[in-house]
Formats: sequence, structure tokens, C-alpha cells
Amino acid sequence: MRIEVRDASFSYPDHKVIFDGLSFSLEKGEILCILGANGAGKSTLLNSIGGLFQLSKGDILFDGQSIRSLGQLEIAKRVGYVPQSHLPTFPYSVFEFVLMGRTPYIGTFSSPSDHDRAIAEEAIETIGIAHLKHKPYTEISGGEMQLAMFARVVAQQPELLLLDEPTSHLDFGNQIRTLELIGNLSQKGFSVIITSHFPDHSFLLSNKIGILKDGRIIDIGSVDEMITEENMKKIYGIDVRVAYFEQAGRKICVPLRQN
Ligand SMILES: Nc1ncnc2c1ncn2[C@@H]1O[C@H](COP(=O)(O)OP(=O)(O)OP(=O)(O)O)[C@@H](O)[C@H]1O
Repeated sequence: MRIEVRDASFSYPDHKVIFDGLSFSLEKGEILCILGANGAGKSTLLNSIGGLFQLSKGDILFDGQSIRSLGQLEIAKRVGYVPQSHLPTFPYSVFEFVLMGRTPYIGTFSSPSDHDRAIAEEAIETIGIAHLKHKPYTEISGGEMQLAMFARVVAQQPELLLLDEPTSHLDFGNQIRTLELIGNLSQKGFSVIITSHFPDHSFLLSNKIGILKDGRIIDIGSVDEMITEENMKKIYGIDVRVAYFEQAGRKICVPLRQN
């Protein structure tokens, strides 16, 4: 699905403007990684693209159609959202939680079909959490919850994935496996918008980068163009080195000692 954000602005009810006049687009199968300091407005932007927050100005278009004209069910089928974190309320099993990803496809008075169950099983296998399947969702760790949310969104089979720091609770291995999975999903045609606090991860995803600062996308471009020592200083206020690391066969971005 092609996504276009057109002259978008957003303010919370306290009238604080979070972003103003944002415009960018994303083609089907592309990954856009939004970088920005704490409080820059990354989550607010994802919530707006997912139709959870209403823009104060401008528009968001899915394949040329304004999300204002799409119903909640249509958006729920097309957009999969993995928030930064959430509080579990009911002790569903992990399997039941993942199966909920099928909700937009199940009629109000119907139950999940064998097909829905098979898709949930497959998503659980893909994410590698089969060992958690029967555990209550309220009794798993933060990282396991993040993986379960990822499985749920994979079961949902949306066209656009909105991932708010999807690796923030994950161990070193699961971070890399999740990034690879995101890369595979984009190759299958999923469009992905991801926020991250790890510029180095961008070199593993080789995606498009947008920098959100002072309520604007100050620049958008390829990883090589955007992950530079100057830009990292501009966003995070620290000195970093960006260099080609031969043994890894890729560029890396590492912070320097600041004093
Ligand atoms: N419900 C709200 N009402 C008013 N202001 C809010 C609300 N939620 C967030 N904000 C403010 O909006 C700004 C952007 O918040 P947002 O969560 O989008 O930032 P972020 O870039 O995702 O931050 P982080 O990297 O810390 O997760 C912040 O200054 C925050 O304090």
C-alpha cells in the first residue's frame, strides 16, 4: 500500500503543536524509519497515521484514499500497530491474544474459523514463541509481550505495519531476529513505518530514514545519506562515529565518549 502524509499537523487538546505541515510518502514494500529525540512526536505521528488520532490539518492517504473516508474496520484490516508498550488486562493465553489479530475479519457474532486459528499458529511459529502459546498473557515478560504483539500483528496480515520502537524490550538476539523479520515482511510487500532509538539498526534494515525535529521532518533520505555524524549530533546532541566495519560488511554507528 502507498502511504502519503500531506501537510499534516497535530495538536493535543492543550494546544501544544506536536508537528506542523509534515509531508512525505512511502511506496508499497518500503520501510521508513523515523528517528527523533524523546518527545519529538514519533508516537503521535504513528497514532495519526493509524487513524487513532485526528489531524488538526492536512490528510493521510492510503493508495490515494483519505483515511477520513475509511471506516474503523477498513483501517483495522489495513493497518497493524505495535505500540511501545501496553498494560495487559485479561489473562488471555498468548495464543488467544495472537488470535485477536484476526478480529477485523471475524463477524460480530462469529467465532474464529480454523483458517484464523491456522494463521495465528503460523504467526506464533514465525515469531518463535511457540513455547509461550498456553501461558497467560499477564504472566509473561515485557520482551515476550512485545514478541506476542508482533505475532498478533503478523496474524492480522495488514498492508501497513506501524511499529513503535518494536525492539525496545528485546534481548540482543531477538532485536536482530525482529529486524530481519521486518525486512522479510517488507520484501513480501508490507509497507512499514518504524520508530527507533537505535540509528545503527537502520544499517541492518537498509531503509528510508526521516528525521523528526521541532515538529517537522527536517530531512528524509537513504540510510547512507541520513545516518551521518552531523545528523546524529543534530538529533541527539552527542558525538558518534559512522564508519564501514569490514568484518561486519556494513556501516556502523557508535557513540563516542562525550568527555
Ligand atoms: N496525551 C497527551 N497530551 C498532551 N501532550 C502529550 C500527550 N501525549 C504526548 N504528549 C506530548 O507530545 C510530545 C510528543 O510525544 P510523543 O510520545 O509523540 O514523542 P516520541 O517522539 O514518541 O517520544 P519518545 O521517544 O520519548 O517515545 C511530547 O512533548 C509529549 O509530552
